Amino acid sequence: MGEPVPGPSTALPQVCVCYVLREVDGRAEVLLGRKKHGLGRGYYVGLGGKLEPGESATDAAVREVHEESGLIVLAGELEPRGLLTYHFPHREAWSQESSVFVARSFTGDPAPSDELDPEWFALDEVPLDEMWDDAKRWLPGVLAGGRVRRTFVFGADLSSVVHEHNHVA
Ligand SMILES: CNc1ncnc2c1ncn2[C@@H]1O[C@H](COP(=O)(O)OP(=O)(O)OP(=O)(O)O)[C@@H](O)[C@H]1O
Repeated sequence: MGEPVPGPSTALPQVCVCYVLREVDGRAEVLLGRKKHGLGRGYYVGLGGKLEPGESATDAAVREVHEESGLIVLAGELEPRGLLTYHFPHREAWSQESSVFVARSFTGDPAPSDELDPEWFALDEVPLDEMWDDAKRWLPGVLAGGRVRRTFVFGADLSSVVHEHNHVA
């Protein structure tokens, strides 16, 4: 039996993720944390979450970075890096679309929150094997300065990518 195919142009719930970067001794690091609750619990993730009604992805990223780490980033300084579509045909409630941002400037020191305990990782030490399965396929490129527009379809195990496709810009 084939994988169920996602329906046409469904309006998916919108979420955001923001990779905060810093430089230490000329070496770039990214702020990640192991998610404590909810979707993706146990995986390392960037800071982010659901958009509130009427909220832009940029404003949501600013808010989520603050809620999850205490850091302050400015909307005008966030770099939009693309959009990821996640389909879970076996658990439609998990399907969502994530706007991706990078922040290279911030104020404050990261502090633990209810959502995660933030930790800095050198870009060549990002724990890709402890992240959602899609991350290894696009995150290194985004952290190296790239953009992404890709769809990932997850299988019946709700954790493995079974299809992916790029979108024409
Ligand atoms: C399926 N493959 C995936 N790969 C990489 N990252 C994924 C992801 N699926 C979701 N994400 C991230 O997870 C956050 C939303 O999580 P989500 O739990 O819905 O949001 P939020 O934390 O606001 O909600 P709760 O407070 O837990 O209800 C958001 O940053 C989003 O980019």
